Amino acid sequence: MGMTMSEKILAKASGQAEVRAGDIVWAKADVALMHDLLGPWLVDGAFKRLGGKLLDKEKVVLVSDHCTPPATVQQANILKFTRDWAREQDLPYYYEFEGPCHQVIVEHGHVRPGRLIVGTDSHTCMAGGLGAFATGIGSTEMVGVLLTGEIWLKVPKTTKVVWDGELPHGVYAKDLILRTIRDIGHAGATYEALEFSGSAIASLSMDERLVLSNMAVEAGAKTGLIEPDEAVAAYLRDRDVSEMDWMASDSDAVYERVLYYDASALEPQVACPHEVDNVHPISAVAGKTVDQVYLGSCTNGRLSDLRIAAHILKGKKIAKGVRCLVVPASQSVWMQASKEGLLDILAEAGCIINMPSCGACGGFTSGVIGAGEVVMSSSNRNFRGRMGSAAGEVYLGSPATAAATAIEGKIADPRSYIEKGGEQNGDYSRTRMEIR
Ligand SMILES: CC(C)[C@H](C(=O)O)[C@@H](O)C(=O)O
Ligand code: SF4
Repeated sequence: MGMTMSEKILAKASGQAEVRAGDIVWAKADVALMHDLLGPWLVDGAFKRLGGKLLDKEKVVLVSDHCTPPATVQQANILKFTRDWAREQDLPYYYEFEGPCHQVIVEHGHVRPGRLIVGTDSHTCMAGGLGAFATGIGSTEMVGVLLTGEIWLKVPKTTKVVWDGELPHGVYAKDLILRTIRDIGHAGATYEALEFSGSAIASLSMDERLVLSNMAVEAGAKTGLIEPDEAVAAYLRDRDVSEMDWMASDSDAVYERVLYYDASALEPQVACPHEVDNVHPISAVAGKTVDQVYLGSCTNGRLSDLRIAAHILKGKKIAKGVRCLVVPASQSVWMQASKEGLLDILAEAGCIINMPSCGACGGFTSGVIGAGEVVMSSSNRNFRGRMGSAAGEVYLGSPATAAATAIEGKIADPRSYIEKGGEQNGDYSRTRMEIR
């Protein structure tokens, strides 16, 4: 009987030839990720009481992203504490003001196929887009990982999600994952691994694969993985990483269930307040007036997202009365977007470009919403109060849907905008997209 990717990675991490779903294992983490809000600030007390000695600082990655730039004195204090801790522990990998931690660790080559990555943030699962087993853990659990390098985990069952066929024009990974979560439900995959496969998945760019794994936790999943391929190897080679442990599920691996979808039949999807599984096709929600559009986050603030938005907004103006916040997912995304002229296009359309941060996404710093305000967001969560007031409403959609919504001031179907844009090769949705 074969093993799934998750089983193989956890077998390796726990030094065993074979593990099965349901087994409890003690596994060695390859990366221990923390951020400012749920990192040293919370961890330090217990860490020091238990000896305060990092087992292996090379495995610790610390990112200040949630309190950046600080909007309150308390956030500034957390940020200072985090920076001081990085210095005190002599951490080789401390990043601040670079963007949300999940994007930063991918860009800096910490995420590799076959690795076990644990982090004090629920979207740590994003790293599974490169074939790692990555999962969010509590800050208390992190104390154990820092001191011993190990963590106990129950090997999850796996639900395989197969998307075959070609995504239609104007339909993206975000639409695909929202549709999947609608079916599975926001707690329907609790403590499972989601394994995404099929021809539609294989044709996705790295930027888009990360959207799927990022949102696995929105179905309750422990992790979300995609089998690594040449696209992953090329992405890592660009970051001078050659060491990779390829793990793929065996053909006779045992799955809890397998869901099959036809990508070619998909239309843009929108998650309505206040749950990520409250998903409807764009046709059912188009026309809803919005106050703010948020294009950013570790889910959908990457280069391909900004390219799509710039393509749609080029030469146009956002609707009067709408704020459109654009937040590149990292400093390097910002720089590349700037080189390509994307930020100028977006600013000329009336967008406000914020620095890479979690600030607006989680209602932490700049970009919070007031009572009665409605947002179209490219991020991953629309819980009540997520972006500020509990009396506000957050809708989730793709970056293209966000950009079209900014133009109309109402939730809008992006497909007509992309067609009107004068496409050259019929494919603005994938890696080949060029906007200039
Ligand atoms: C702050 C933290 C609790 C949180 C998470 O763990 O996901 C945040 O990053 C989010 O996206 O809601
Ligand atoms: S989901 Fe938002 S708040 Fe959470 S890590 Fe990503 S960007 Fe930050």
